[in-house]
Amino acid sequence: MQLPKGVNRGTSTYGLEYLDIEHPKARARIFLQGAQVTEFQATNQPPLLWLSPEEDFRPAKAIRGGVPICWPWFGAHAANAAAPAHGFARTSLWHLEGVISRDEGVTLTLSLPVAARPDWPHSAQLTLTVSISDHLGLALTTHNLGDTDLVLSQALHSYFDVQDITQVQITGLRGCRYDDQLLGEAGRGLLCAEGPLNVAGEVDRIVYPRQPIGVTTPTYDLALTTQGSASAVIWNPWLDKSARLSHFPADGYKSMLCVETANCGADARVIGAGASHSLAVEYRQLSTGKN
Ligand SMILES: O=P(O)(O)OC[C@H]1O[C@H](O)[C@H](O)[C@@H](O)[C@@H]1O
Repeated sequence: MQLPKGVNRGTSTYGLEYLDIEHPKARARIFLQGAQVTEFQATNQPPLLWLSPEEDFRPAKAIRGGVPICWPWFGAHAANAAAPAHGFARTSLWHLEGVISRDEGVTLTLSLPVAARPDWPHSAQLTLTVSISDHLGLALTTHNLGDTDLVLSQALHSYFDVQDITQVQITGLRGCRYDDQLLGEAGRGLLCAEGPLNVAGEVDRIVYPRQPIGVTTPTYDLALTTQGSASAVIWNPWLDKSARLSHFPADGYKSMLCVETANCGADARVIGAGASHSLAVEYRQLSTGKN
């Protein structure tokens, strides 16, 4: 495929192919494995995404950072402990369908045809549209190609570069329900406190927000606009869990925060035979000019 000006192919040391996008509005990098955006920086804004400095981009290994796509299940497989955490889309090789560059930005379309497999007896077509502009947009569509319903849980597992987690506030959660994944069954259906959420220890929550979520960092305020989602995951591993994660530095938790646009927990979806569902998000930064 002939790529437009400003879009170039590259390959990691271990052979993973990526696309680098340079546009007057923003720059970005996207790996074909997992259709994973690993870098995004709008012109005149700080970098949006956290990417582990220990990541070495190997075939069939999940990339730690950017926006992994968790699909077709979020977290552990419901019945099969040997199945990969967060599904297999993030370690599958996607196809680049098209790249369009305009004055407003660059739009990429990637696809993943999925055939039935032992841990997922369905067939589906996945399409991801990535919009690189003064903001980053992702839209993931699942088309059920089979003749039975499929149950889908998924997330756009965005890691944000928040520079200093102690100065971060998460807004938009006032009064909403959440499942505290650290408490198991006992943590289901809790009520978020009034006011913004600060992170001062390990947090792993599925929240069911009733308004848009925002993230305040030392250098930018981030607004998330979502479609097709009634859940989000808020995650920071903090000190102890950091040591157990692959490709994650011991102090990595200090500068990252995941706020994942999702269909998970009570928001998992049933996609009928022949039907489609789209999960979409836009991340818009507003510089605070504080630093
Ligand atoms: O290590 P991973 O498989 O990438 O998962 C990283 C994290 O993803 C989500 O945020 C989950 O809620 C966490 O429980 C999990 O630890």
